[in-house]
Amino acid sequence: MCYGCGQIKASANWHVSANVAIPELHKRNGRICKRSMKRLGTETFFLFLLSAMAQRVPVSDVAGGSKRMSRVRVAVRLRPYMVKQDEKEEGACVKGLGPQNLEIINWRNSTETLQYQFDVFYGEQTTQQEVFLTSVKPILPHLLNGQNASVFAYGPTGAGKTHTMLGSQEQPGVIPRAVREVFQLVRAQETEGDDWDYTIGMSYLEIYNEKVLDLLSPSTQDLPIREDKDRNILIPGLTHTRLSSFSEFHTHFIPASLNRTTASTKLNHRSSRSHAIVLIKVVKSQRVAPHRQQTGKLYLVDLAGSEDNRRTGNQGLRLKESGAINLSLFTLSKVVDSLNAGVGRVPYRDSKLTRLLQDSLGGSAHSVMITNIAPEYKYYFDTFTALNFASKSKLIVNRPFVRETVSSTEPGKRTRQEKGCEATAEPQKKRLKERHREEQEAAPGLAQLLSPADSTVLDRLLALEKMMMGSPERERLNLLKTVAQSRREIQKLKEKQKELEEKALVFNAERKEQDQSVVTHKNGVETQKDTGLFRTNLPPLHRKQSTAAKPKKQQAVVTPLQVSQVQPLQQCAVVCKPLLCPSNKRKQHTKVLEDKENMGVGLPVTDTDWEFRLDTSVLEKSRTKILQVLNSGTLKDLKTLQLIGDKKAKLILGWRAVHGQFAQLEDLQKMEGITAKRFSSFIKANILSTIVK
Ligand SMILES: Nc1ncnc2c1ncn2[C@@H]1O[C@H](COP(=O)(O)OP(=O)(O)OP(=O)(O)O)[C@@H](O)[C@H]1O
Repeated sequence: MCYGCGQIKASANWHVSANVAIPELHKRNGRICKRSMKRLGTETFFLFLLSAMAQRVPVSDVAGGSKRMSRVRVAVRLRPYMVKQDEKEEGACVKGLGPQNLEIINWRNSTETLQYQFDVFYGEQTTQQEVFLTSVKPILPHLLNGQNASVFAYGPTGAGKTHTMLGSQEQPGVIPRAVREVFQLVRAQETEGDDWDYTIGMSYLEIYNEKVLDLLSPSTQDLPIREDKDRNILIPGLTHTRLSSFSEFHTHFIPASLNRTTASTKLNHRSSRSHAIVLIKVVKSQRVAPHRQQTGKLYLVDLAGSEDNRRTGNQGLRLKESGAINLSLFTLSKVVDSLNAGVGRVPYRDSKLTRLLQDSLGGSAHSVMITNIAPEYKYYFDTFTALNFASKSKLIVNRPFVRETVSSTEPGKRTRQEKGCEATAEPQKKRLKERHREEQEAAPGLAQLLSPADSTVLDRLLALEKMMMGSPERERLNLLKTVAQSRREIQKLKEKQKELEEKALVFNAERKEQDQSVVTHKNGVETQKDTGLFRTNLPPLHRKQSTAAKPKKQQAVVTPLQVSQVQPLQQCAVVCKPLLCPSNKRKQHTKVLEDKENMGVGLPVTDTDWEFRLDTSVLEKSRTKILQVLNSGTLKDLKTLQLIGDKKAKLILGWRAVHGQFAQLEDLQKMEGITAKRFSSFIKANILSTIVK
């Protein structure tokens, strides 16, 4: 029976998770039963979706079914474990399970793992040769048939993208191997003696701070990106060098690679600060009429790594670069979401990177994505994000087609495509601008979606998960609004609490002064030490009885109590303390007053002090009441608790569904995102508020 809606299991249209904490859920039209969300609570539901994402078996390669479709092939490569990257000696958090599978610790519950399946998984021992032979070589022959192909390395900074794509002299990576293979394929065709001529050329560019820069003819000029009427992406002004041999490629490629912007960060001493794209163009021209011409392009892309600036230690220019890198990678993620959701408008134009990769994702290229990951724990969240991105990318289907023109010109003369697209781009300018504007309006910026640097890990993950799940834009915005609303509420409550504490402080100080003046007026022999402190701790009734002050003076003392009635902390301190243990409490109170005076305003000496000033029975009663709400409250009830907004309330419901009731209030700290500090604020705010009630 479906856990969400109670429907009886009938067909295969079900999701059964391997995760024991996740019940069976019913699926309708490929979507998971909506009621599950309500029943499971947000946390478990997310867990469920992640496990669904992680364990989804890839659909059979559509390329086999239809010649016109080719699914993006996704490989994951795990870099060898590096001791120097693991200062805390925590070991690895990722483990390979087989040629296609791997698992990673579940951040929500360290006793569980999340398992993923990809087209191929390359373990730490995999050689450059193996990666090339199994993932890249098979797509290269398409280039000679006028089709496009692309290989791109994705992953967090320091995970091995440049190693995979560029490699080193001893271990050359995908780029040199692929170019050599293209030359070999062409040579093989030429020796077969077909009636085609082949030319091979290269361009090399980097996208640095959202600028397209030519690496073969370095300059600071930002090159424009254009699209012709056949949706070919072109970059007018970009150097295109004709190559006659592989060694010629080398002579251009090596010095140009040194032009690429790299810098040292905390996570990688030679970190790529830009996305680098090598473009190899194979033009195949028929020698005889009708002089057909086919053009195949190979994009070899080494993406810059996603960066968490709290760990990279980036500042100044590095921070700006990082912002541009993260923004373009975020747009890449949005593009993948849109493609998976099948929405008409895909935001390719939101970044230069996606604009250039337009053909590789949802376009006409045969694409391979190599996701590089690092095993060390400090990369955990980056790895988790990269795996989810890879997981959703494997659902993208491209539609390769042959780019062929029948040229009226003799072979060897340049076609319009080879010359660039200035002529064709102009009429489309207006349309493109409009589309660009529409897309920008529809899509929220990174700043809106990703929490700022001070956001909690939980917020960040929830936001990421939401993005990973390819949710529609509106749903995503709603979540963000809810999160923003909860933050505002928490902020307001904090301010209110602070304000009340300030008032109480002023009140105490005033009353102390007044007490002194009352006593002095009544009995000039009594010292300040004997009377002031003790009297300050007495409830108004005691004071009235014991001092028998004149009505005028009494009024002066009693009036501020109107303040203390709305200030439970101070009211309780006044009522309970002298009755419990006068001498100790007196010392404590002196300290509180001194500290408050020193600080001017604010909290008591420590955040736990307030508890000692309450009567134990009152404290216990309040705690029981809060525990009751936590264990049996509905979403609405939970939201009546202080510092619990919609999101936290849902997390609590999720927790209850998985783990049962909270044995004690302290168990709240077992939930993700509830730190000891947050817990103590929660307890304080709620106990005080139950006392007021
Ligand atoms: N498969 C591997 N085998 C051996 N060493 C590797 C492997 N992958 C990566 N490395 C090493 O790890 C370090 C970081 O790798 P690399 O510079 O390729 O990361 P990156 O993902 O390109 O980082 P960034 O995004 O910051 O440029 C390098 O010293 C590299 O030699």
